[in-house]
Amino acid sequence: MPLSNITDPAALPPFAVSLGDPAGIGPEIVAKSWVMREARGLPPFFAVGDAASLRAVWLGPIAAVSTPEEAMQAFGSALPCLQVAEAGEIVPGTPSIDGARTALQALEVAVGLARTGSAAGIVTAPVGKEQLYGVGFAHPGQTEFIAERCGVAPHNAVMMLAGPSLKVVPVTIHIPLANVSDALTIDLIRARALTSVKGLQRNFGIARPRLIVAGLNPHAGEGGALGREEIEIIGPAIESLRAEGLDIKGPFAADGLFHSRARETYDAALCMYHDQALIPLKTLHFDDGVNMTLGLPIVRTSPDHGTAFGIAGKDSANPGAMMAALKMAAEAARARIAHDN
Ligand SMILES: NC(=O)C1=CN([C@@H]2O[C@H](COP(=O)(O)OP(=O)(O)OC[C@H]3O[C@@H](n4cnc5c(N)ncnc54)[C@H](O)[C@@H]3O)[C@@H](O)[C@H]2O)C=CC1
Ligand SMILES: NCC(=O)COP(=O)(O)O
Repeated sequence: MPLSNITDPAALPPFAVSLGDPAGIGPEIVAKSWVMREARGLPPFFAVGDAASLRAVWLGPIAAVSTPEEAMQAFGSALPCLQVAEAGEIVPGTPSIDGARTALQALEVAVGLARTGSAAGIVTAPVGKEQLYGVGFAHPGQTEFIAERCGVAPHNAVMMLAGPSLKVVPVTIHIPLANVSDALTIDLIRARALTSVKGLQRNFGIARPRLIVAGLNPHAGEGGALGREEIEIIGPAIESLRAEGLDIKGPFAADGLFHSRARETYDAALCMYHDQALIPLKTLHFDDGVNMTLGLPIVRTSPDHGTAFGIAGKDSANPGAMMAALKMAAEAARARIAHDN
């Protein structure tokens, strides 16, 4: 049943968790999350990927399942795993082409299950982007791939990074810093802001979200002396959105937006480029930060970190962000039911 037809949160199916790169820390943090499922109140979930990547790093019980219904039954006693293409020899910390193909297939299957409503949503473990590009992946990241599979235009799929004390939205995402200025347009900022507002309402139950917008340049351009993007692009975008009734302020100097008193004044900060958004978020919430895609018909979250190939297979990966991603996915699914009914 599609999620939009579910009115009782207790009727939600399990979440599909794509395992990401088999040689990264994805399998380990998913297995550790399963171990912590009761202590942390995690929703039922099942892994989608190569079960061998779990076995390579974990001795716990794994149940091979072929449907989310089977996964729901198995979840209490074993980590359910829906097998996709085998990744060949798995050496934690050493990514391979076969592993990248498996990661991509796992993502594809997980998205399909969420789109049909068989899964309550997807939680994606990290992929190695360089490795994915090597197998012909033509999207900058998982966000854009999932958006395409859901029939959503890339500018309407919004990457939001969220932790308990901060939510940030990078307006431009995976592009070279040198291209940021050219990529910033009034239309793009407007699209990100409008989707952010709807996403905060629908996934977080915030009735009237307060947005704040960072400038691109030092001191937000210093009246044009340090750059004109604030005057010609960011400012006009904010003015037009405010005229439509949004609670949105800026552009402000980015360096003053993230201290604790400033964070109390907004629900989400729109940032002009990837690191402007992710540095404060990861500084505050590396171990419980979540990447959520807004603007999709399905719930999608992910831990805020990457594959951490350097520590894969060493049993030192912290599952905190993965557990936060699972919890946030469940809260978002419940919030959507409340919002839509
Ligand atoms: N959502 C996704 O699929 C993401 C994928 N990536 C990919 O991950 C790969 C590596 O990226 P990096 O920039 O090195 O970032 P990274 O997050 O993988 O690693 C950065 C540092 O944090 C540590 N770390 C990361 N997660 C940890 C955890 N759960 N517990 C303990 N330590 C942890 C790593 O060991 C490393 O020292 C790249 O291929 C990148 O494309 C990066 C970010 C997100
Ligand atoms: N730095 C965030 C990131 O890389 C997440 O990208 P995505 O693969 O979730 O689109």
